[in-house]
Amino acid sequence: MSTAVSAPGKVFLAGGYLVLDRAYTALVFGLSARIHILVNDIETGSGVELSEIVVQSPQFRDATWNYGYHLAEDQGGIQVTQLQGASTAKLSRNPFVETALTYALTYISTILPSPHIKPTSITILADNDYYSQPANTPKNASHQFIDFGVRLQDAHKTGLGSSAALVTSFTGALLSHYLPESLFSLSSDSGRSILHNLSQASHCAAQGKVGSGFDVATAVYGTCVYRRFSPSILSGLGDPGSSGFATRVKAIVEDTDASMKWDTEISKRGVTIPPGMALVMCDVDCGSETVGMVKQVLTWKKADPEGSKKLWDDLQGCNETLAKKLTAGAEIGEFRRAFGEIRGRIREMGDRSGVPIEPKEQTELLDAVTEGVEGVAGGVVPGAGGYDAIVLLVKDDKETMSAIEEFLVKWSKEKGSNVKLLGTRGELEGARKEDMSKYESLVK
Ligand SMILES: Nc1ncnc2c1ncn2[C@@H]1O[C@H](COP(=O)(O)OP(=O)(O)OP(=O)(O)O)[C@@H](O)[C@H]1O
Ligand SMILES: C[C@@](O)(CCOP(=O)(O)O)CC(=O)O
Repeated sequence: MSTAVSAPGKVFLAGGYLVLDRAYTALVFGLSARIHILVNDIETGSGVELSEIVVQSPQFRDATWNYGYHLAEDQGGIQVTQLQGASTAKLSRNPFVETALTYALTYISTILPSPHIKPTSITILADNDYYSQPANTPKNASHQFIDFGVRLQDAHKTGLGSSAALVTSFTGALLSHYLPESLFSLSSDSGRSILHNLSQASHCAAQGKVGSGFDVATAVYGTCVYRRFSPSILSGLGDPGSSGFATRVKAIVEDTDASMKWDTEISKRGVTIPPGMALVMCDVDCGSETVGMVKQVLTWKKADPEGSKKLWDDLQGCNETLAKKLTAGAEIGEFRRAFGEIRGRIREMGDRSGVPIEPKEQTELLDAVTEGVEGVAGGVVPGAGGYDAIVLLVKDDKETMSAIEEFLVKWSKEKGSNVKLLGTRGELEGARKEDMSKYESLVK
């Protein structure tokens, strides 16, 4: 038996920082760049009992992780131990895979008796756009999953939220593989809610902090207006293996604890990509320290509660205006104005907090591409901002795309920078089951 599930990466169009506070919402978009997970049963000879799950990420070197698993006593859930496997290389850990595996098997074990957790082999395939491609990649390499030829930790990420897409698709694939469709289906509301709650729990555990969760929500639901959950929901889970861990995971995932109800709000109808338009991203290939930026913005917010509230309320209003224009449709000029209003306030937040959210270089680039290319309806520096990327709303036609590419080549030459249009596009759909046959030529 085999199962394939994919989940999208994200681009955070509006509401960065504000989303940390439940008083505000964010406009988050799913991307065509997905992470795909394939799960295959491992056939064992009769009488052979194997409790092993092998995970590999074949686009990278030294990227096979072998795990043994067993049921811990006292409702402690499934505990996972990394094994040496066939390779003699030093064990490299993958905390996101290990945690997602532990949490998903723990939840599954509360539904299926553990002897039914059969050994499997799991393959991770990431769309090429998650990483800056090696310089020697032929321009016309149309292969969806290229071999990056380096170890994961040496690959240069483009910031599309690989860990959230990975944890979500991995969790969705395990649930779909091990549970009967009557108990878990990715296409039902209850299935998506189970996937969301479980993936948020394991992603936070792997990250070692409870973030806003916008990236996992986007991986599950795709493009939406997002209001975060109260962090306290995930604060009492405890460690895998600890007494009662499985019972607590089940209650969180199925949302049965009346004193700890999930309060995430997802509105799929509140935002969209207008017909005839596309959301595209440019990789600026520089990199910013997001964690430090978030800390500093929050320090400013605390030091100036009144001023920051006024600015955030204004910004929320501008973000809502943009969402309305996206759903109702608008002229290019109206979009340009809406983006302009947002960007002005973002720069003000940057000035007041001393954080380069929309740095001077990005202001110049965004202004120049909006003024210089007719089909560009505006753009922003996504998420936490900084130097990594920009996102643009553009007319979805060949002339506009070629004009943007030409513009970026000229810009990069003039500025001595390296700004490139990524192949990925905004997309509406979230996690989904895939047809296994489309990977057949790729998996041995
Ligand atoms: N293709 C992959 N194969 C295996 N593990 C992966 C893969 N992609 C991501 N991961 C896991 O996710 C981790 C990267 O997560 P991290 O949070 O640092 O980045 P990210 O989610 O891509 O960040 P950003 O939000 O900036 O895009 C890797 O160290 C690895 O554990
Ligand atoms: C600044 C923040 O609101 C968004 C960070 O977005 P990104 O990881 O830069 O896409 C922080 C968060 O929500 O985790």
